[in-house]
Amino acid sequence: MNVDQLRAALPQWVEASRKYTSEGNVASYIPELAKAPAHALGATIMGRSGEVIRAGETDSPFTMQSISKVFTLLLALIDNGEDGVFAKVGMEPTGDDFNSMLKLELVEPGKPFNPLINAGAIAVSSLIHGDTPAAKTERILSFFSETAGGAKLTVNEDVFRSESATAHRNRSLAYFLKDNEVLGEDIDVEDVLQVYFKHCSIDVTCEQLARMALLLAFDGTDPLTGREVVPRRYVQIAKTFMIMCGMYNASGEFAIKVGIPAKSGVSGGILALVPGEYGIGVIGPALGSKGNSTAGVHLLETMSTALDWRIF
Ligand SMILES: NC(=O)CC[C@H](N)C(=O)O
Repeated sequence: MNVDQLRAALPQWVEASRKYTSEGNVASYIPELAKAPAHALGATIMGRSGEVIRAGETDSPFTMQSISKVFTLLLALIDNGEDGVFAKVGMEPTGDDFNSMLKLELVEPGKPFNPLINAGAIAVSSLIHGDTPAAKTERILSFFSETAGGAKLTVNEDVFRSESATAHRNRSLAYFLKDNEVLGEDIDVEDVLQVYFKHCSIDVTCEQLARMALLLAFDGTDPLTGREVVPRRYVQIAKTFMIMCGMYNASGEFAIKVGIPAKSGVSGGILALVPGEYGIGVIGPALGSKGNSTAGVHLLETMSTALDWRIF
């Protein structure tokens, strides 16, 4: 299938996948997210010259939520190197829910298993350089904007406040990390949480997500400018985590059925990439029991099957 055929097929695939929105529910544990349209579905695919193929509801921004964890991981690697990051988070999938605290208590030394579960991403937030939470957030925003090809990304303050006011479980995780000394003595738990909630609340469109994914598809060197934005090794680490745990504890099924690196968020967004070819941004706010967009996953499976995208 060539690009013109893909352009012609995408609207039909989106409409065929839309019915799977009825199998999911919009996240409501962050009250502001509950306002999202339950039956929306949209996808943007971007190629190496920035050409865009899109279908469905791709225009409204949505918050990155857990998708942001991939990019804070990259920034933490840039700031601290591999040893610095892996001193605080592990390299293994958990098989537990993304916000589980089970293993923080059960498995010594109480280090989060990986940077894409909430506990791991909170630990990663503490590694971002900057003197204050505001300075760290500014650095995150400017780095994310750079990965999005210079788009000016901002924090959705309503979603930030909504999450911050209701994040009892994330607070528990963070205090557990403090007690386990993953967050050191000099680190203020509320400061770290503020950085974490802010980066989860960064607004993006499908096209911006596709642009960010395109950078990963080209190993950190922007195919539109030829500039290295992230060292290849760090992108390699991020993509490995995306395959192992990017879709939470449905990552195995996703790897078998769809077979490309991806990361989802509870807003219903999914960032996915086809190495050396495409960056993809999908939004479908209705989530299945494991926290992934039901229609979004179905749409990606359809595309991957038709275009033979599976990397394995
Ligand atoms: N899975 C997600 O997208 C989780 C992100 C969300 N901000 C949370 O911490 O719960």
